[in-house]
Amino acid sequence: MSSTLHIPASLLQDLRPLPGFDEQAFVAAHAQPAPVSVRLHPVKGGGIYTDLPAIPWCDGGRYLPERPIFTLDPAYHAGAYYVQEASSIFLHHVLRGIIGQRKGLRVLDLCAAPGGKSTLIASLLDADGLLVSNEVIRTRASILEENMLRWGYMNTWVTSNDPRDLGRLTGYFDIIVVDAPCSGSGLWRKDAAALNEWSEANVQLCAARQQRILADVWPALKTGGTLVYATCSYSPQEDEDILDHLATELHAGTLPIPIDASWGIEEVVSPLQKQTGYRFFPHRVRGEGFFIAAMTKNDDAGSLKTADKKHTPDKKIQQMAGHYFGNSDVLLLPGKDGSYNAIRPQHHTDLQLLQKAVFLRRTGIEAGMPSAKEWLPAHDIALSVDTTKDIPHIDVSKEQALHFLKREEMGMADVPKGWYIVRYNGLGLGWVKALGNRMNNYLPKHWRIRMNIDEI
Ligand SMILES: C[S@@+](CC[C@H](N)C(=O)[O-])C[C@H]1O[C@@H](n2cnc3c(N)ncnc32)[C@H](O)[C@@H]1O
Repeated sequence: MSSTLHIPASLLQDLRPLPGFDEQAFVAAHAQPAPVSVRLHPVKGGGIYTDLPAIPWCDGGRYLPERPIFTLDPAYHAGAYYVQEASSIFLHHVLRGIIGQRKGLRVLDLCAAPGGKSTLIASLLDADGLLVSNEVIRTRASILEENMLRWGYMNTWVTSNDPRDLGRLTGYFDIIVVDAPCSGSGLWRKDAAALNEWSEANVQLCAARQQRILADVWPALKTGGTLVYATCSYSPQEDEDILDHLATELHAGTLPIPIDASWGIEEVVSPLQKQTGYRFFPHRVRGEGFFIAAMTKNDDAGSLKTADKKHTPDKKIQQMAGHYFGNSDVLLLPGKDGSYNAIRPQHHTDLQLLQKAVFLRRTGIEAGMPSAKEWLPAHDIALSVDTTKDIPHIDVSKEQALHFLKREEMGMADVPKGWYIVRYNGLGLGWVKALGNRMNNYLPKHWRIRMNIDEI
């Protein structure tokens, strides 16, 4: 149970005029713990948390009665769900409306780490679509990369660039999501320490940075394309005022998002340009503070010219690793340190175009590399949803799965020699190589769980 948080008076003053704001209820909500919620993976998440209450704006969203130790759940490590705050999962509802049946969209998640929104977006795109998940801070980009690997889609790539670099991709993206760095007041129930860092001056700094980020990336959005802007701040300076700025400076116009009155989400209008946004207050919704709006680009964006230099696939490599993908539509391209990455052939032009403008950290699924005797499969293959189900595997119990995840002996005898994916409840966790008398564990060292598992 959280103790009451002392909400700064100047923030309360800013919030008083807003529709749906009830000071007493808002303060009281801050004495309650934040609800725990997850979003299920549409392919891997079947059968998990089925009996739990759904989050009304996302069919795969679930409220949990309390916070379990996720580290001790092998399904979590397999990417069966993403632990995500319920209000922010509203992006699913927003994008489902915008994407509809459209195929082959190019989507940018500009401020993507640790990957909550990116894993959500990945679940909504078809195989022709492409998601570029960007995170400017390198250390955070590696966490993003790990989470995207775990989610397992070939058409989600990771970049680590300043928004200005992505802005060079003139008129390339159909949708850009900016989940902006903000003053973070909406998350105080989850992170009380952040309250001590809050100040009016920081709100102003954040607002200026948000305007800069949006202006920098704006050229990359197509004419008629959609910008989705979100923050976890309550401050109107970072929310409604930014919509005014987008309408005034960049001539964008908001798209209405249909909402159900029972959800408790507040539709708000910006003071100057009357642009529509959606606010989440913790006394009205079962979730944290959040703000979101979708805006259309009306100006002429121009577009990039792309000359596709045809790539002749390396037949030997395609033969050695193509079978992991059922030999279906996949292009294996040289990556880092002798390894190969699998991408969809239809994304080869995108690769050439992106390579010119940004630093690509991850393109598709890492497939592994050839050695003198055999193909050494990469960890990604075990977690991907784009690989074939026919890869040799070993099904393990929860206890064995946890030993595997600790890189310990699983206590399995008589496994014929060869490479196997270790599976828990049908979900891949990583690779082992059986050598007759022992097994080598190929879980990457930094994925190893360090927690004591003796008490499970
Ligand atoms: C609210 S968080 C993103 C959360 C993420 N979208 C998710 O759902 O998991 C904002 C992100 O913006 C990044 N960021 C910070 N400064 C930035 C800047 N100047 N330009 C772009 N991104 C920035 C932060 O490192 C952080 O990862």
